[in-house]
Amino acid sequence: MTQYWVIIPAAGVGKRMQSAIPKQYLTLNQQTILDVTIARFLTHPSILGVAVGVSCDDEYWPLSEWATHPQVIRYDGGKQRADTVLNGLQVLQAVGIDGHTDVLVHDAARPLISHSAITRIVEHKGEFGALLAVPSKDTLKLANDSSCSQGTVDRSVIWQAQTPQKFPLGALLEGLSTAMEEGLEITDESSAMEQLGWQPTLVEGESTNFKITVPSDLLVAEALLASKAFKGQQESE
Ligand SMILES: Nc1ccn([C@@H]2O[C@H](COP(=O)(O)OP(=O)(O)OP(=O)(O)O)[C@@H](O)[C@H]2O)c(=O)n1
Ligand SMILES: C[C@](O)(CO)[C@H](O)COP(=O)(O)O
Repeated sequence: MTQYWVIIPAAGVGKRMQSAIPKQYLTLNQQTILDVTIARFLTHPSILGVAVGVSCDDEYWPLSEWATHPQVIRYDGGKQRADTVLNGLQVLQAVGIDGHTDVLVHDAARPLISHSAITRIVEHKGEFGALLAVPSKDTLKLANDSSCSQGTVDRSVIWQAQTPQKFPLGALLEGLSTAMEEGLEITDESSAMEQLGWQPTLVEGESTNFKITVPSDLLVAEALLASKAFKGQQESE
């Protein structure tokens, strides 16, 4: 069975969460969001290890239950998420991962990823990479600067990108480096690869794989983890 390394960008400050500490260190059922995310991957049979990018002055990481685990590499993140991902790619290259080897990138702030979704992305075979994504369920509006609707977007062609996103290590290094050198604002790996003309496959994600971004997201995540139905679904995987 092919096994994969996962880069987990966890060097953000969580401004939108408005919390006293970086949101990846807030707790869900007595575990930090970051530790929950790492556990989801290291308990999946297709995952070889994780490289966790944290802020260079992060004082919380040493308290992680994974801080000394042999399958976990801690490295310094960067100013933007793309910098943190790029640093992680360079770390994996430095430890000998071949440039043709696919790697996954998954936000630390998406702790409720299911094993079945991880399986879908690792089992996807295609030459242009892949990412989890969900088709828009709502009607979408174009807004002007005064938050007034300027029209409605055809939602049949709109998908919301999630993570993991999967690309060959060398190609992703090239895509991210090129896009950043050109000053493009890169908010996910697939947007960098699209600049190289890649057309990554959108693999079915799940609404429970949402990114914990604002305070209400934490309430939803806690409610899901407390629900027997969700727990049963995760344990039955
Ligand atoms: N310089 C950065 C910025 C973000 N991230 C990570 O990228 C993921 C998604 O980013 P986001 O949800 O935007 O996290 P923050 O940047 O922390 O949030 P905010 O934009 O509200 O500050 C998070 O796991 C975050 O820790 C990172 O590794 N390095
Ligand atoms: C990578 C991502 O989660 C895909 O939707 C998203 O782009 C991250 O954006 P953020 O502003 O860094 O949270």
